[in-house]
Amino acid sequence: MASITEYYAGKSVLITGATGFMGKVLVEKLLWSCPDVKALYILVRPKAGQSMEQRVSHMMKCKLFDRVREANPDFHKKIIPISSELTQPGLSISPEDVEKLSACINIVFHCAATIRFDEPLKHALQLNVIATQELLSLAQRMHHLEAFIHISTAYANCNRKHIDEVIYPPPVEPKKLIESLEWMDDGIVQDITPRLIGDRPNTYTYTKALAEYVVQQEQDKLNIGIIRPSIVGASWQEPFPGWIDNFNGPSGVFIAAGKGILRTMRANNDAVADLIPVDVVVNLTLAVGWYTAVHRPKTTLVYNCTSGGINPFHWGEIEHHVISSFKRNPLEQAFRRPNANITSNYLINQYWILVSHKFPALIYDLFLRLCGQKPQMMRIFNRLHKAIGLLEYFSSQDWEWNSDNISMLMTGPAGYKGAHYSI
Ligand SMILES: CCCCCCCCCCCCCCCCCC(=O)SCCNC(=O)CCNC(=O)[C@H](O)C(C)(C)COP(=O)(O)OP(=O)(O)OC[C@H]1O[C@@H](n2cnc3c(N)ncnc32)[C@H](O)[C@@H]1OP(=O)(O)O
Ligand SMILES: NC(=O)C1=CN([C@@H]2O[C@H](COP(=O)(O)OP(=O)(O)OC[C@H]3O[C@@H](n4cnc5c(N)ncnc54)[C@H](OP(=O)(O)O)[C@@H]3O)[C@@H](O)[C@H]2O)C=CC1
Repeated sequence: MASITEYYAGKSVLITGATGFMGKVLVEKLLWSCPDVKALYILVRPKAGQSMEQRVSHMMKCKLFDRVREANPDFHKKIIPISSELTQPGLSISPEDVEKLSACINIVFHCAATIRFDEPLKHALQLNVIATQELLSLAQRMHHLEAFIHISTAYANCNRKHIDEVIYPPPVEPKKLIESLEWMDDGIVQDITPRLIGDRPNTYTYTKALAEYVVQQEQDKLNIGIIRPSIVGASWQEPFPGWIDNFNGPSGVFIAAGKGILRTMRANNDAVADLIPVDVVVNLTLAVGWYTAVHRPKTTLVYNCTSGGINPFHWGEIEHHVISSFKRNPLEQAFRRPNANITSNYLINQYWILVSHKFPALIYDLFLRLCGQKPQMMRIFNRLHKAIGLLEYFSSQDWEWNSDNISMLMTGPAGYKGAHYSI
């Protein structure tokens, strides 16, 4: 049986979301560990005044690609950008590109999504569900497709306490929801969103749950694997320890604490902080691609890519490590000396927000005004409070994820022993 590296040799891979946090690490790891991969087709849109080509060339200059660049200065030749705006009909891929992709792609990794917790429902639905449907239709036109790997989230079913590696019935039939929202204006959709999402905390988890169902519907036609990472953080080992390029999830909170801005946050000290390094998720993704293509499981397998069941770490411990490491390695231009506490008590948290956030911000802004400068601290705190308000749901409770399929992959007859792809 082909090893993972052998499997990818000569294959053409399609990746969505390759310019994102996880997508970039996936591209790098494929190029590094599977140097004989034939080509990586990446769907990219122009953004922020940069053309698709400019964005890709900028991305390849990133430090993340240093080891690949050193091993093969021509590595960029394997990356083939395809212009695509996923929210447009047909993913706005040109007919020539559709033909090209249909003729050559062997494996699809679908990473693109909106991960914003406050995304309006229509947009979250458009990107996370409708674009996924469109990509599945495109995949069905691919003559040599061996596997379609969808990246979901461990929190797609966060309205449950125990989460198995199965696709749960969707909160609503996606097709019906898409049809109903089509004629509603944004104001009406905003009004009914809380009713629709029900016991889920945001449109992100809601639409990711719908997307899983949409993907599963195609299991008779495609060879599918679904990966559900928990809270994806900085790299553990590869391409070097600690790589991260965003403030999503807890990383923004850590930086705010390191800068001495964040002093208090509501979280449960004893709840498991289910963090998972991005390189572990990417290793699993490549292993699942290989397993799905080579073993062709009869039904869609779901992989809960979580750490809490194996190596639990708690928010209380995180607080200790974050603060002590910023004390040892202080950040430049900190507002105050780092010292943050987490509490599960709402009133205590409100008290400290007043005393340690709002009051110092007020004084500092007054000082700025007196110096003839624009006040800014209160604005920063308001944004921080909005962000942590959206995160508290996840730091205040525990979930239990079953991870039998991951164990099967690592130790079962598949013989995946993790060499070069530690998970
Ligand atoms: C020592 C104490 C230790 C305590 C530990 C406790 C930590 C608990 C954390 C729990 C995390 C749980 C995450 C759950 C993950 C689910 C995983 C996933 O599936 S999917 C992945 C999970 N998905 C996500 O994590 C998405 C979450 N993020 C969002 O939905 C949006 O960014 C937003 C609504 C928070 C702000 O929107 P909006 O106002 O339109 O503006 P922008 O977006 O443009 O950002 C504005 C400013 O805010 C900044 N900033 C951003 N994020 C954070 C942050 N986390 N924090 C702080 N700051 C943050 C940002 O840098 C920027 O600053 P600046 O550059 O202007 O100075
Ligand atoms: N980060 C995390 O903690 C977790 C993430 N996940 C899942 O992992 C996947 C990747 O997440 P992550 O890398 O963190 O997210 P990022 O936000 O970093 O990346 C999202 C990617 O999707 C692309 N994208 C977004 N909108 C469009 C669009 N309209 N057209 C074309 N491309 C678009 C982005 O492209 P562009 O650069 O052009 O914006 C980017 O490449 C997602 O499916 C997410 O749900 C799951 C669990 C946790």
